[in-house]
Amino acid sequence: MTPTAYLVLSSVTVLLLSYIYYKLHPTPLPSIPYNLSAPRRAFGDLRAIKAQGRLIKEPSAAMFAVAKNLGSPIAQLLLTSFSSPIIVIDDPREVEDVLVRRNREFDRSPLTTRFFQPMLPACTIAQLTTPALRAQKRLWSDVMSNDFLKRVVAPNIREAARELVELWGLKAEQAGGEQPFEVGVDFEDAALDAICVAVLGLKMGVTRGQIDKVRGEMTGGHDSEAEDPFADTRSSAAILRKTLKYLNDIVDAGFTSVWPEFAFWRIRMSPAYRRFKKISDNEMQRLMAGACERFQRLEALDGETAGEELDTCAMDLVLRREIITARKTGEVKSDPTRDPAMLQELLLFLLAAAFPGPELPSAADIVNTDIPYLDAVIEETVRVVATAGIIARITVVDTEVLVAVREDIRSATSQAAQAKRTRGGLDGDSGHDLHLFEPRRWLTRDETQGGKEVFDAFALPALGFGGGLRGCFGKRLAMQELRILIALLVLKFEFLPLPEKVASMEAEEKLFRRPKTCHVKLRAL
Ligand code: HEM
Repeated sequence: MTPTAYLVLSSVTVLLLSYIYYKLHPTPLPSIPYNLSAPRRAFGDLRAIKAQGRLIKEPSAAMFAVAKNLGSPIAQLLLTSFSSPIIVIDDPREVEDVLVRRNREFDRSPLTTRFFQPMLPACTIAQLTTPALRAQKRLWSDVMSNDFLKRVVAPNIREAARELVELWGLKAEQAGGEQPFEVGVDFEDAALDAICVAVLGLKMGVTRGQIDKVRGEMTGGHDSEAEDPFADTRSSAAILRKTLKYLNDIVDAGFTSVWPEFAFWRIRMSPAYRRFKKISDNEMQRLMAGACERFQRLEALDGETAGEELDTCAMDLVLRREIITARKTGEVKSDPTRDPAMLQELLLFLLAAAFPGPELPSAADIVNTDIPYLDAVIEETVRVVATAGIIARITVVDTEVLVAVREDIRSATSQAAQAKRTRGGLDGDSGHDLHLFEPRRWLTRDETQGGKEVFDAFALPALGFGGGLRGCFGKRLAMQELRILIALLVLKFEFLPLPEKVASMEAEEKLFRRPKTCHVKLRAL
């Protein structure tokens, strides 16, 4: 290389590196508060957010900490000049307004879609809103209809909950009512059992397997050689669990790495992931094939009758709709498990008012009986646990969000929504001590019904399931599942105070925020 060529190459390299270094310093947007020292650092707030996220195991809390440190309900997170600006809004009223009433201005954000793209690029949550996405949502819409949820899904959830009661009964007996035991996995198993029957018509038998195991341990007679009727479906369950593990790893990499795309790429390229992806794809195909076969058998039985009556799982509905469409178109401090007054009030309401008699209530009893306090417990649970640490949106047009202390400065839609909250919303009684678990904030007296206590779904902005066009698709199902599980568990067990070391409400965040520890100490009733 000639000296001149060497000089030119060195100069270009230095210029390029200087340009990249310069662009690693973020440029703030005007008029939105930010950490004043961030623009002076390469990667701005990024490294501090990632480090804090790793430390507290709650990456989204680390993002909100920037706003909290500034004492502002809105703040910009400054990363680099290569990345789009990120603005955090810590104001439930405006967040609700953006999610529910401003769907034309905002869409699902790549901040969260990218977590699902490596594993599930074609699923709803991984996509921006397009005509194809709308059609995909329409295809699945019947699955969340009230009729289907009550007629088909509720009995399946109730059966899964009944098995969970059986399992906990055995575990409580094993623990002699003295020792707390871990139940986080039991909830997952029960949910898996319920959802698999409801969606695929497939009995997984995961909780049944645990019951057999505990019973075997208690009698010393567990026969590992005995034929396991659920062996096949349990391997499906294992694959589903491993899929969730990979999704969690991807989210973890996205939250903790300063260059998430590279971290995702490394996971995608690893031989272990590629091997597993093949297994998981094959398994999904196998399950879908089974569901289609079932549906065809039902169709054959159907004859001249209305097909919907025969639908016994979500796939039947989806497949039926597909056919019809084709034909037509060619910071939580309190701990509810330590509050005896609350637990006993719930128990009393359930026992005395709703489900008299010694038998467990049927699914229909549970979903059809009006129990305002149970509704309030469920709503408050969803609010306090905040399963999703952040709800992310991207702007699709130039717009403004008016986060303000003065009412008249807020957007017209936000003001109108507040005017409808006759009890003052966040500024009224329901908005006190929001760090506490207090179901009564969702209850009010209805004077038109002689002062009867009723559930007020609009007491506060409810953001646990996001909202609007891109809000949670499974909300109704999840609420029904919570209702049935809470009702049966509270009816069958007394929840005793937990020892200090396992009585924590701390959470860690991966795909979902989940408790760091999930123990119960029970006495069977
Ligand atoms: C307690 C249980 C659940 C909670 C707290 C929850 C919460 C959420 C949240 C916060 C979102 C993002 C919403 C947004 O961006 O506005 C979401 C999206 C979604 N959820 Fe759930 N969810 C739950 C259960 C379920 C279940 C059982 C299903 C399916 C049967 C489901 C299916 C979905 C889907 C498909 C989306 C994406 C919707 C879209 O992108 O348009 N969820 N969920």
